[in-house]
Amino acid sequence: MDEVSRGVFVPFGVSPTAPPARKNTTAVPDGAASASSSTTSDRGGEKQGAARMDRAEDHRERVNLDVDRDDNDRDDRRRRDDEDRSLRLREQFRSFREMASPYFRENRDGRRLLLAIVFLTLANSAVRVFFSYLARDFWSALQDKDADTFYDVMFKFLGAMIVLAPINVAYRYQRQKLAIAWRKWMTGRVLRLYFSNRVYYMLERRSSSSTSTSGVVVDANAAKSAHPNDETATREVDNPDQRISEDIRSFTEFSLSFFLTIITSVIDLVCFSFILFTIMPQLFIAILLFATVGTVLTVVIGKVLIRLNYEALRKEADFRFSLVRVRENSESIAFYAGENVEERETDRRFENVIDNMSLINVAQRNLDFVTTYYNYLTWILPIMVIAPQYFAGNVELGVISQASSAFGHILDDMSLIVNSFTDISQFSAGIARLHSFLGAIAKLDPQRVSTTSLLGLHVDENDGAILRGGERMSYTTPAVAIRVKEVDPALDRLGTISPGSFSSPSRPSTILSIDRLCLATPDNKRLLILNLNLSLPSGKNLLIVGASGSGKSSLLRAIAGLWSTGEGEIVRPRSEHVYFLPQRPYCPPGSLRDQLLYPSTEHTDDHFALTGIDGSEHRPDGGPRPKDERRLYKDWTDDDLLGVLQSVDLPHLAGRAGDGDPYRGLDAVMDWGNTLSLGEQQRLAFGRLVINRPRLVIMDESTSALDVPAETKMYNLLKDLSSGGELGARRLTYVSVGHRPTLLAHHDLKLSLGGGSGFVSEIPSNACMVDEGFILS
Ligand SMILES: Nc1ncnc2c1ncn2[C@@H]1O[C@H](COP(=O)(O)OP(=O)(O)OP(=O)(O)O)[C@@H](O)[C@H]1O
Repeated sequence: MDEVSRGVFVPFGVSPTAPPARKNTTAVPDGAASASSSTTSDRGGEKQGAARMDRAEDHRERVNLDVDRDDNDRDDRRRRDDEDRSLRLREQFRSFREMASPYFRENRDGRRLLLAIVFLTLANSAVRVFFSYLARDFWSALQDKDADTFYDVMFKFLGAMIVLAPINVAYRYQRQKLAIAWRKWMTGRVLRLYFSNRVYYMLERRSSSSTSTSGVVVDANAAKSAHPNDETATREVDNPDQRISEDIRSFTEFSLSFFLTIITSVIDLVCFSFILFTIMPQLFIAILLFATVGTVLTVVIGKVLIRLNYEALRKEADFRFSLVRVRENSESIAFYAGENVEERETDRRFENVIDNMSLINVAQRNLDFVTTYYNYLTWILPIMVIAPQYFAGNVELGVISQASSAFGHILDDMSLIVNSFTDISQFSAGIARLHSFLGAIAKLDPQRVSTTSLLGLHVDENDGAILRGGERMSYTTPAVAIRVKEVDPALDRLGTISPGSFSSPSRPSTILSIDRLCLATPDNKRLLILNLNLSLPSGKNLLIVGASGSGKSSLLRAIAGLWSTGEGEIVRPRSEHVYFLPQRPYCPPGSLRDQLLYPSTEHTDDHFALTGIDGSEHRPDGGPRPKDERRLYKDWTDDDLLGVLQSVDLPHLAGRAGDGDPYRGLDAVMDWGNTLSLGEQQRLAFGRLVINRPRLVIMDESTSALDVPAETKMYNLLKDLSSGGELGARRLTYVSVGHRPTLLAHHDLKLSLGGGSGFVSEIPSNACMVDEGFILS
């Protein structure tokens, strides 16, 4: 049996020490193999260590400090029921098939590679059988002191080794190549599904609104019928980052390894059973009984490891996440002097890890008793059975060697479960985690219906839209939900929407319309807005006011399409023409230039093309990537970008970042979110507006950290864009949420929210705001 394919690879990372595998049976002469047999657990241990190290990857922020223990217990019980189902063997097999088959169904290169590997596996097995005969002749020649036969056998050994080496190397190389290609495809596909239709956002939203430590816990029973946006549509999906980065890798590598192990085992079993049966049928029957008893005992004693390994993955990730969260919120925690709370919470999670590790250790110890006795017995059992025949002179020494080696092979094949139980238990846990993650993604995606396979995706060649059965998918929104209609940006250079969209030439063009909107919180517990109607003409800027908690930001979320619980229709330009500015701008990793350009890109689609396994270029998910609509209207030179910084009152930022050289500063990479003050970040966000040139800007207290002159400057900049002036070739309309009286002067209309209702009024040019109303000054 190939050393890599049996017991060495440790799937799904967290693992106790693997049980001693019987021996390393890489295709070498059998006599030599028995002399140099070694356990694989050491190398398994190394891999486990490496896998644990690998887990020091970053995790995204989730703010969920308070843990309600009662709710957690209830959620835990519910989750366990779910897991029980998903850990059952038949379920496991179905899950495995659903996740493994799409790659080979969709990818011809993958199928070819797999075939080549199966062929090489057969060749490997043939060589092994040949060696078993050579080994027999070798030992018999030694016993008979037959030098001619001895040298003849040695000569054949040398010849066979010349053939064997390339087969072995090619086998390993091709197998790894397939593992890489499969991982690449599967990760690309999952990323595509994860980022489609804001699935990543909905997963996180459930995460932060649930009481789970780092995941989503809701009713799985409701999942089948519920709409994706329904709060009860998913079950636990903790640590999606770990599932994408590690679980997929483990899944593809171990699946391949295990599949080849099974093939090799079956071939071995047939060949060596034949050999052993011809030498001594009693020995063959003894081995059958021995392996059956060993397997049953192992499964009974070790099955608890599957659940514990599942828990280990989750608890390790939770622990690591708590540390990442402290790192990301270090300043806030330091200001609050909240170290004790954080330490307690981190400790609690670490205790969970340790408790689970102790349970695994106990379960592993029990399993080790069985596997260790089992493996010791296999050393003497064949010799004991055959020795009387040898001493009676009925068989030669070479036959003992061959019988013993055949016994070893068969036992290895039949003891697959005994020897790989720890690996298999981790693999099973990983399958359950990955499957539930993909299931949640599918359920949360409004463009996917329940019958769509987990990884199934058909993409329009032209624009990258997701298709099903050749048909363009429409949103499967339920009867009652807020509809966001995105109007095709057939916009002229002055920002009007062309006839036939949602304005007519005779009426002033409308940039945003809201029709009979009723908006509730996602948990459907509070109605925030009732029956709101609004038609915002292009070029008229709107200020939304209202008491704290009245639903101002929620209305913006509904306009963005993030919240859809409620009724009514919102019509707005397509996403690439709308720009949302939150209070705390997001600073992506990268250079100052990246901060300014975000989320547009200077790259063409080719940037995303990756070299395929055959050297050809294709998209990471195997299909064409959707056209990135957010292209820059022109290439921004360094001087242009520095001019933008100047216009948003950040003239020295680039120079500072580049140690005096502003051009170098544009490419300086820093942790911008933690380096710039909030006011600087807000001004930088206005710079992005200049570059991205949206038609509609929606701002949620996005000047809250600026003083009044700076705020005025930013709004003057918007007005310049709004009039299609010097800075903007295309007209822009903006909507702001804010509390400051000074904001009135920068807007034409005011929407007042409160008590569930909202009404629009015109703002007189000489008005100032008092208690979110306004008076004439
Ligand atoms: N994910 C959520 N699930 C349930 N309720 C939520 C959620 N997010 C916000 N809310 C609630 O919805 C209400 C409206 O929130 P929103 O953020 O829109 O208020 P706001 O008017 O913008 O307030 P402020 O002026 O303080 O920013 C609040 O009572 C808030 O607690």
